[in-house]
Amino acid sequence: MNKIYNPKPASWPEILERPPQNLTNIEATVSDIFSEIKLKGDLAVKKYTQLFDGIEIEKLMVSTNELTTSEKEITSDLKNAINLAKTNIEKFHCAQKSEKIVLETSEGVKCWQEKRPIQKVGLYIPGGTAPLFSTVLMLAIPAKIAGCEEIILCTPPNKEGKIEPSILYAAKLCGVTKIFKIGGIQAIGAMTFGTESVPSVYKIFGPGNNFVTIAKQIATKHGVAIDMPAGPSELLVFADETANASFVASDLLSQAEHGADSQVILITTSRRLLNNVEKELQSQLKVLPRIAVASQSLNNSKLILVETNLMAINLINEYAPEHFLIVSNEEDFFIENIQNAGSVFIGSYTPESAGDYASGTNHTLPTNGFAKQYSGVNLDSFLKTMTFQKISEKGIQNIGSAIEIMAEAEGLQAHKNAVTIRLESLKMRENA
Ligand SMILES: NC(=O)c1ccc[n+]([C@@H]2O[C@H](COP(=O)([O-])OP(=O)(O)OC[C@H]3O[C@@H](n4cnc5c(N)ncnc54)[C@H](O)[C@@H]3O)[C@@H](O)[C@H]2O)c1
Ligand SMILES: N[C@H](CO)Cc1c[nH]c[nH+]1
Ligand SMILES: [Zn+2]
Repeated sequence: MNKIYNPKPASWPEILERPPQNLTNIEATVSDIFSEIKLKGDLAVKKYTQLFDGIEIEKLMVSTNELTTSEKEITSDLKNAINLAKTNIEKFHCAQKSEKIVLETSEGVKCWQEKRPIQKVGLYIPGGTAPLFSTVLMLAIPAKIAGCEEIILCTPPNKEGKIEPSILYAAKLCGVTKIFKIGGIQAIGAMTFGTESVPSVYKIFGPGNNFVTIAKQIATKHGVAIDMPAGPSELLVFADETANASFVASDLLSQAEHGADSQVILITTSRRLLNNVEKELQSQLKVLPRIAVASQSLNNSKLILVETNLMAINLINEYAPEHFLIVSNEEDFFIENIQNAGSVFIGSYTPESAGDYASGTNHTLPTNGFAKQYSGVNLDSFLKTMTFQKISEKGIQNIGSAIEIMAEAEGLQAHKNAVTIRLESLKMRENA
């Protein structure tokens, strides 16, 4: 792991760089695959599933029989754990419902704002290196609460052409309408254009590798909305001398094990803590089943010593981590001053894994610095806000002449006329 001591601001951009990613040709590959899916539908989807996932799939949609079997294939302990997580995620996302806003802006001019669900949504569940059934909960639960009518799900098949039972169980439990054995670029293409088997959707959600993330970005050029660019997982921990080094190391490793391209960072004001975390990382890493992935990720990662909390928070806001964990006896300073982070975890007993699974917050979050301008998935991600207005005779008399003057100043006579014609008719009625 790279150790950096008291970096000068001029070196920050280099220090805070994300791991280099080989993105060459991905855009061109996505465009080619998209064109083929648009033209040939299921046939193209099956061709690329064979190519990238190494499996020939006859029926892309998961059958009712497969769904029923999945229920028998998972333990009751796992079912109970999923139920606890579901309850907390539901509670937190239900609490995000907001009231309709109704206002009389001028006498007789009533304006209001209401939310409506996005009718057709597509959820992408990563399945390459680990079957992330927890992501099903994070996406399908708010989609259901929002009232989305069609909730479809795509996830890559394994080498036997099957989907992990836990993904199927969670999908059924959360009310997903159709599930497809499709991963990567071909999944995003199918949900964008629609095929014989897969309905097209209005918005695509979910994390994934670079192929998925770039395909989602290109899907937006074809009229589909996306949640956000959610790529390789990241964690930044700020910890001071009061932190427990073994806890901090366990948190860093929890995100390092996601992928070789994940990045974890410790920023600290304590040299002793930095050295202890480094030792702990080595000993905890040795016994991890995903040691190969986690150690590659640690090569991208950094332990940074800074002189002050102020310097730390400036660095953190510049980096804009997906997850930010604060372990400090001055936690309020960091809570008040954090501007850019996907989700914030506070204190020694708040491991990042809690948010990944069961505390109730959403784990689909902006990575790669996008926390500067994007929010993580939440209930509003599945809703559109619509405005309404109703103007009475009195109302149009109150604001009509302002509209006429403004329309005239913009040179838009027809806009002005739409008001004038009404004001004149009211005047004629009054004079009759
Ligand atoms: N930011 C978040 O909220 C969040 C949450 C969970 C996971 N993640 C991230 O999601 C990612 C999951 O990645 P994954 O790979 O395990 O699963 P994935 O499902 O995203 O990708 C697997 C698919 O990639 C495609 N693919 C593989 N090699 C290809 C190639 N050479 N050309 C074209 N397509 C190819 C295949 O079709 C395969 O089905 C990880 O990076 C993880 O960190 C992020
Ligand atoms: N940490 C991931 C988001 O970056 C989400 C996840 C799913 N399962 C475990 N972790
Ligand atoms: Zn995780």
